[in-house]
Amino acid sequence: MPYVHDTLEALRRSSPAQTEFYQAAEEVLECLRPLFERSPHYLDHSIIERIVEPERQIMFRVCWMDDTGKVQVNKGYRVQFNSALGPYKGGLRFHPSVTSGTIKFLGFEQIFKNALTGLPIGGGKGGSDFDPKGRSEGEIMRFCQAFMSELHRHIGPTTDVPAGDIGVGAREIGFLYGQYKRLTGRYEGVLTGKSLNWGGSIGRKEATGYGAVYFAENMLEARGETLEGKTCLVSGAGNVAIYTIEKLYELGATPVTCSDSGGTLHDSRGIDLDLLKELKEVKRASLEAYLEKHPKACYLPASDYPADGHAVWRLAGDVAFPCATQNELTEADAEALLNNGVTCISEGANMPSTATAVDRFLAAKVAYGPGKAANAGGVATSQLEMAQNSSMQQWPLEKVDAKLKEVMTNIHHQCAETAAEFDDSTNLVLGANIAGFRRVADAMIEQGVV
Ligand SMILES: NC(=O)C1=CN([C@@H]2O[C@H](COP(=O)(O)OP(=O)(O)OC[C@H]3O[C@@H](n4cnc5c(N)ncnc54)[C@H](O)[C@@H]3O)[C@@H](O)[C@H]2O)C=CC1
Ligand SMILES: O=C(O)CCC(=O)C(=O)O
Repeated sequence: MPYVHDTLEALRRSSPAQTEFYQAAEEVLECLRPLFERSPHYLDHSIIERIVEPERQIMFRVCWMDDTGKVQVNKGYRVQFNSALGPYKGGLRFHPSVTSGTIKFLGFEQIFKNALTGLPIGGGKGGSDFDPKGRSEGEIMRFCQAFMSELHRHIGPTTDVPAGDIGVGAREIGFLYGQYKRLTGRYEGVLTGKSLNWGGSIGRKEATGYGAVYFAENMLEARGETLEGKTCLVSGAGNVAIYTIEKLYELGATPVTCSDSGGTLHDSRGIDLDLLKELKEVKRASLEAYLEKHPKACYLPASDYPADGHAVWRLAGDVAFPCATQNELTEADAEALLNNGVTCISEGANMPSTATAVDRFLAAKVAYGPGKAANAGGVATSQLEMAQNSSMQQWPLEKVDAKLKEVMTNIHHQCAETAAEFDDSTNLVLGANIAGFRRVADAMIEQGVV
């Protein structure tokens, strides 16, 4: 089928240098080949050409003053990718590596992820190349206010509802919300991931990590196994990694690693979760400080990582949870994981495995849960936050957690069923992409050419 090649070529011409976006698009388009053979009407409606093109992309200048009185300038982005299923929904990332291509790949993944949740949310993403590292609280607040000064005119509780991602947690959501309220005079559910005492949902902070663990549980259960007693490798030390680790302990597993941009920590007795939370959620310190309390743990600085990958994936374990960032797990890492006995990988991060690493996992037929399925618990719980905001309610933890579990089980079920329907029953990448695409594409056809 020439359309995959042609579409990717057209993307490369029209959107130069967006390599992460091409990677995400290629994976989806390749997976859709068998669907189009059975259901060519999707091609007749030009769904492919339409779905790879964002409905709207907003790029703006963000000027703010640092603590020395110097004016700083950053780039701001919001990609409103697809609204066939509901208002645009997706996080904001503040990290110096952010480009328009990064936001586009994240927004594209978000379309299919949000569709898999079964909830009424479209796909979007935003962010900035602002680097929060080393910035004072006042600088972070002024940056957030400047960012929202432009963004506020493009978002709203029934149009586009941003949330957090890398570098954007409850503190930043608070500053962004305050500025939105000041500019619009409205107190409404325009952001999710808010603090619990002014509109946030209980369980949202934990949801992405917990969801990735529930997804692993589902994959293991399908193979007659559980997480109990398993040694787990986790990367990252932020929101997703911390609550992955918390849920692993609750289910009787032992998470022995975590990592940040400075290096990898390995504690064979199990990561001290209270200390990790204190270091990362309170002090915002480097992981290296963990050694002050646990001198027997090992810390490997990033400068000593293998040239072809990441130290965290070279350790022995049973289950792996990449929870840091895109392309953090290479083909050589995948090979090392498989050689070291890992039989299950559940992605808390977005697109953490390179395309060739994914090929390795699929060829080995291990339980592999791609990010757009395994980390959908965060956005699903954001939608629960929207539902609570619009009905002026706050649900108890039991209700939110039960719904999160149900969503994750349904996503696993859809991915596995769709993979089996297309005669590749262990391939949850195929299942996730086809199941997510079908829901969006059917809605687009029903809504006409818009
Ligand atoms: N926060 C959420 O609800 C959701 C997050 N995700 C994804 O999970 C991943 C982690 O996000 P959060 O935990 O929210 O962010 P965070 O900002 O709380 O933590 C990110 C972690 O990854 C590390 N990291 C980031 N960039 C890195 C790099 N270039 N090299 C090495 N380490 C790096 C940071 O040091 C930090 O430990 C991202 O891929 C994000 O898109 C996916 C779904 C929802
Ligand atoms: O909670 C949300 O709206 C978005 C979460 C997110 O950015 C993601 O799923 O990657």
